[in-house]
Amino acid sequence: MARRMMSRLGQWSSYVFAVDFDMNSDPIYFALASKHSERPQVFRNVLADEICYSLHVQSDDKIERAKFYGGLKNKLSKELPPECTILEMSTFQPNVKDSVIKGYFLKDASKSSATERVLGELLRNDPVYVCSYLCEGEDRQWSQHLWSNTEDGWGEVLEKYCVVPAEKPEHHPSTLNIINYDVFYSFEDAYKVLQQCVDIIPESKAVLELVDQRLKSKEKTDFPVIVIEGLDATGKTTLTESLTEALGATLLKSPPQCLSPWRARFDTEPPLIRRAFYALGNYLTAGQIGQEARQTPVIVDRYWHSTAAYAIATAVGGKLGNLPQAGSEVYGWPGDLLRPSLVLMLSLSSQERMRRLQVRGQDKTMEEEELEANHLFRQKVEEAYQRIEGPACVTVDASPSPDQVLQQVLLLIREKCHL
Ligand SMILES: Nc1ncnc2c1ncn2[C@@H]1O[C@H](COP(=O)(O)OP(=O)(O)OP(=O)(O)O)[C@@H](O)[C@H]1O
Ligand SMILES: Nc1ccn([C@@H]2O[C@H](COP(=O)(O)O)[C@@H](O)[C@H]2O)c(=O)n1
Repeated sequence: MARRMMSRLGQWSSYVFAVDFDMNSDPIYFALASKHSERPQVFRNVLADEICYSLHVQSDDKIERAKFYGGLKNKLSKELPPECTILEMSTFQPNVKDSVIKGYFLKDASKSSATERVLGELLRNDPVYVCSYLCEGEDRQWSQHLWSNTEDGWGEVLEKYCVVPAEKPEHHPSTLNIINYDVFYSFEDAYKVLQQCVDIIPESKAVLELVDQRLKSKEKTDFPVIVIEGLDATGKTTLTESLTEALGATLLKSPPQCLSPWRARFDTEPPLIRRAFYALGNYLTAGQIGQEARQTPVIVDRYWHSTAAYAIATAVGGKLGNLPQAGSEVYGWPGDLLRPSLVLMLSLSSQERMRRLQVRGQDKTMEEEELEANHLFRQKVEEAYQRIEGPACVTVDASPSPDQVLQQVLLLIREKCHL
């Protein structure tokens, strides 16, 4: 967003700010105005005497914005005093797609000059907008000051606005920028992201070369294609292996083996780039499926449902209820991606899943708090899985023994795919 826009209330007034003070509650929504409203003070139960700031990335380039935003959190966590709380913040036009500008809101109880020093350095060197928030006057109302950046860091206050309460929008702000930021609905859209990364992530070139050589798949396959989905440790590997043997099928995975050398690298990237990598992985796997399904049934360990469900669940902040409603376009299948014959999602209680993870020797050291946060995340992944369409997934109870799960799944395959 251009600086001009930020400094003119006429245009800026259509934007709402959302700060996530508590993951389990709605964000606090506020807007900017030329005078204070009669309504109760915006930050009434969440701020006391703290000094507050907000930061927004100032760039029209999507990749630059994503890279800088991801790195900014680490930089702030490392450099700010520990008494400074970093909260996620979005600035957006209510219910307008692609209107979100992500930022951070800082609640600074440190009473030290360290915060101003860090922010001054950011203002001097980096593409950020910095605002400070003050609670003033007898009626203790909040104002926002937008700072200019000069070579010395903090320049002057460009604009001063009154902070006024705003209505809760119909759609949670984190749902507005999912398309083409977190989930890609065509090969071309995902490909473009990696193309734009070639200079900053040299590994992108190798991935694009592989993708350029991918096999093209027909819309219809000769043999059935069965995808097995589910959270980690629900038994996908165990089931896909036994199914492959029982059906004389071919086993494939998404992302495919040929992307393994670069997966860890792309896992460190911000969602925009990481998700584009996984999206391209599905097109590579689709090419392999098309080839193999000429001769045998094909079993696939994770595919589009995993890519979309994890991306949506990660992008959507807070409660389960913040997910886009069932039937939303974000749950649609990409028009150019091979559709499987059947998608089965293995479902397990979180206790049994944790037990299996522990038997496997992972996740033993999770803190209570992290577990709770992960619980919410897992609920969102499962719900997103169930809302994805074209084909929708069929839920399978994965709690019985491996052989019972296999028999149950074989019955379903015979019924739905006539195998
Ligand atoms: N039906 C089952 N009953 C009990 N234990 C099972 C069952 N299926 C798999 N397991 C065990 O649970 C653990 C996780 O299984 P598996 O590796 O197949 O899951 P996964 O979904 O492929 O996991 P990930 O996605 O993390 O790779 C393994 O130790 C496996 O032996
Ligand atoms: N088709 C896929 C497959 C995986 N992902 C992402 O990978 C993570 C889970 O993979 P595991 O190998 O650890 O089971 C998860 O974070 C997914 O986001 C994907 O996006 N698409």
